[in-house]
Amino acid sequence: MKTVNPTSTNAWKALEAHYAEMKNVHMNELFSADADRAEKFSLTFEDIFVDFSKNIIDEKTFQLLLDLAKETGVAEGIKSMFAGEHINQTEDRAVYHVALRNQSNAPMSVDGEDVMTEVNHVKRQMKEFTNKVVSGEWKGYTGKAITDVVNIGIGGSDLGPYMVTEALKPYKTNIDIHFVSNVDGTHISETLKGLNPETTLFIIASKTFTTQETMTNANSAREWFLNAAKSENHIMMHFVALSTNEEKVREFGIAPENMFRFWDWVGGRYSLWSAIGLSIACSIGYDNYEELLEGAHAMDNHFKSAEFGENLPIILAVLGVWYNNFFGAESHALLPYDQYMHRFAAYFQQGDMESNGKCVDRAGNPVDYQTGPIIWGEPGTNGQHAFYQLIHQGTKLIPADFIAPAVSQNPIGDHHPKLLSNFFAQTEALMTGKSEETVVAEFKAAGKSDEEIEKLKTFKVFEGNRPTNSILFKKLTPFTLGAMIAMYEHKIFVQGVMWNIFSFDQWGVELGKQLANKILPELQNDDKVASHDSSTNQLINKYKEMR
Ligand SMILES: O=P(O)(O)OC[C@H]1O[C@@H](O)[C@H](O)[C@@H](O)[C@@H]1O
Repeated sequence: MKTVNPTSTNAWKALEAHYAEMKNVHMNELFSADADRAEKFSLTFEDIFVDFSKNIIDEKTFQLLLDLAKETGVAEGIKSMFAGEHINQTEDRAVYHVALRNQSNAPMSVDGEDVMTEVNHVKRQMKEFTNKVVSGEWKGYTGKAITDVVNIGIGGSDLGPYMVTEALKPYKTNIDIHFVSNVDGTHISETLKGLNPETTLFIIASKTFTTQETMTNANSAREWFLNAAKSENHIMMHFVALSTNEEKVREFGIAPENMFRFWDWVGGRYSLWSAIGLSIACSIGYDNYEELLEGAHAMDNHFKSAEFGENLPIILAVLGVWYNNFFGAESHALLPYDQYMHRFAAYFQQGDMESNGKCVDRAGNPVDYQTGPIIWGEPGTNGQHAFYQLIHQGTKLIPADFIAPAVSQNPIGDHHPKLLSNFFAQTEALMTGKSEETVVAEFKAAGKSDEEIEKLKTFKVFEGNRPTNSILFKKLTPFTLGAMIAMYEHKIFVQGVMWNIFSFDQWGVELGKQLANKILPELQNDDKVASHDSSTNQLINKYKEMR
């Protein structure tokens, strides 16, 4: 992939000049000036409708942003990814999660070798296993069917499956699914309470099979199981592994036939499409898991082929760049108006921040512009009663994606119209705001005195002009969810290309791990430590005193 400093492009320079024109423009003016604006800045993909008209852009902005994507090599980047090139250069790996959901089965190769045979082999293995577990054919050591599956993993080996199984609960099979990620003993202890070793199956999900948290939890699960089952021969009925590391899986005592493989070209945070999705398949059934892949595949095809101006991931990406690099926005909120999507923002915190939280460009030089934003969010309407104050009236610009289904999976009473009325009202309020004149008129109508009005009016003014994307979809089906996840994945990729950074490594997580490995033995005795800085020494010694 070519290395282009985005700030050196013509489009960037033009955008800087254009920003000076746009920074004081109010979206209200843009809407008044163009009756077709909403339609012009909206797109439909399958059952997903995206309205991005409530952004501080005009046609020129949009064009310049797309030009920036072109000049920074987004088209070449997309080609390189789909061609299986080693675009994860610092780890010398391809980035090929798109092959995992290549439902068309057209050949896809890495290093000259078609990967589809292996991909399909593992998928068949997953299907067979899932069907056996769900149907009750897979038996535990006392001959009973499995009722509970516990996925033990962290980061990419947890967040995706957890988010998806929560989002797709209406499709749940008879299997109850649990997730253990934190090395805090509370997580596994609380999860195992109430589970029966005879009917519980553990999925140990770890790309490397060396991750401290996962291996610690896996060993505790093994101990808990053996405490009841007594014989190690029973492990094979209750433990399976999802990994790229066959040797470590064997060392742990999991039989090769109980291992579901994936490959180094699957990034951890892009791995729910691989064997890491086994917990999803057990939770929603294999056919629904395939539907999830179908949705992602459809989005891949759209991403590969749609013109930049009609390409959802590219549009979301360039809008993000506009606020991040020109307006100085530091964060981006994901606000699903769907309780089932309550882990969506948490999932994309890893997806986005681990991918684009980088300060060195692809040539190895420090960047002198902003890269990945802080991603955060909670489901609506809870967020409204918590942090929306700051979005409406704070000093920070927070672009936000509002995401909601038109059809609820739980259509009781008027809950859903109420939920969606909030979605529509919030995006409207964030854009239009409330002028001083309106505030004064409202006060007058309520009979307030001039003195009172003078005292209070500024507090009640809303500037508005807060940008939002509205993502409205028909229903939260596996297909639609798959498409939306892929849409955001590709958005992140496009932004990484535009910022000229490597989005598929994560060296920033290593230092803390290294130091923790050094500190752990120091915690295993009562000696005072003096080998760190004075604050760290003090904390460790305090801990030893307090424990
Ligand atoms: O699947 P593994 O190898 O246990 O790794 C889990 C996680 O480990 C973290 O250290 C990485 O930052 C994540 O990207 C990764 O998903």
